[in-house]
Amino acid sequence: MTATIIDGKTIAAELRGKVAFEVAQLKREHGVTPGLAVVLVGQNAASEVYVRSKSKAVVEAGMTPSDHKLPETVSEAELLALIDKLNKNKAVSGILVQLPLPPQIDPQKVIAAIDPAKDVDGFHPVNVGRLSLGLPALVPCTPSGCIMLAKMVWPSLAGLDALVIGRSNIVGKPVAQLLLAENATVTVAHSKTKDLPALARRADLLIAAIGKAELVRGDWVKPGAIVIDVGINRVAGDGGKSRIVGDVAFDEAVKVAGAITPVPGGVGPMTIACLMLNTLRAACAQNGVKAPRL
Ligand SMILES: Nc1nc(=O)c2c([nH]1)NC[C@@H]1CN(c3ccc(C(=O)N[C@@H](CCC(=O)O)C(=O)O)cc3)C=[N+]21
Repeated sequence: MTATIIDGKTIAAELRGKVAFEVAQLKREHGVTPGLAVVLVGQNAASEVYVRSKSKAVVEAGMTPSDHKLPETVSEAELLALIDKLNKNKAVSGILVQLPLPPQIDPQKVIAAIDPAKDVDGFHPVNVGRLSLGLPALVPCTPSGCIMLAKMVWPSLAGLDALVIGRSNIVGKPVAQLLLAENATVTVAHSKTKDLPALARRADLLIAAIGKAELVRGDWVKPGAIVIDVGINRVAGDGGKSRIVGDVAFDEAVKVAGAITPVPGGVGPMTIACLMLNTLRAACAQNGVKAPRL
């Protein structure tokens, strides 16, 4: 038996299509066009690729992009001044400051400066707190995408033994909160966890978000489990070219799992689609419009 491959690319395209439909309606009925501001500090080839694909998705969804490129040497004060301007700009529904930031800038200070209502990354302490309290919040995009992909193959996660490998503020912790909200039984593993392979073999749902290329081997996977691979690791490929692999050894895991996401074409595209959804939701909330159920 070989696993169902969860096609994140197609599922993300469908979600972006639904967002575009709702954006058109929001414009028609309320005269509101959502806008997303993306702030990129410095020149990082990978970050520039992400920022470009975000802007493209924003335009395709009928929303207004505004890209802000700041030099690597920009001061924290200058970045905070830009955020203040974006917070006050009514045409800007969502603000995303691309991470990581250069060392002279404290990312927590920057995140805390974003208006929580415009925090489409869901990284502001207000949104983090609201998520953990089970209150409506802007939820981080990659974690939302993981849950949506898992539910495509297993609509109720209630009672599943879920293992999250990785405890970052960006993925591990928020995805654990979302899994709890889905009534899964959640374990969060990390670099100090004892006997990770044995723990992994007990998981009905395994979410790998540690950023270590192909750490999760085929024999770590419980037969029939759902495997969601958040990793994006660039490794040396054939002929001196680099290629992208996940945190899961796909070729091994696909033989054991019930369903698995590929890299690329899994969680990554869902991250962008969920960012579009968050921007739409933020625009609705800022304009007193009931957000669509998507
Ligand atoms: N404030 C902030 N928010 C973020 O959400 C954020 C960030 N900073 N910093 C960088 C990471 C990375 N990230 C990705 C988004 C989409 C893909 C994506 O679409 N990947 C495709 C293509 C991969 C490729 O070919 O490069 C895929 O997996 O199929 C990947 C990675 C968002 N991030």
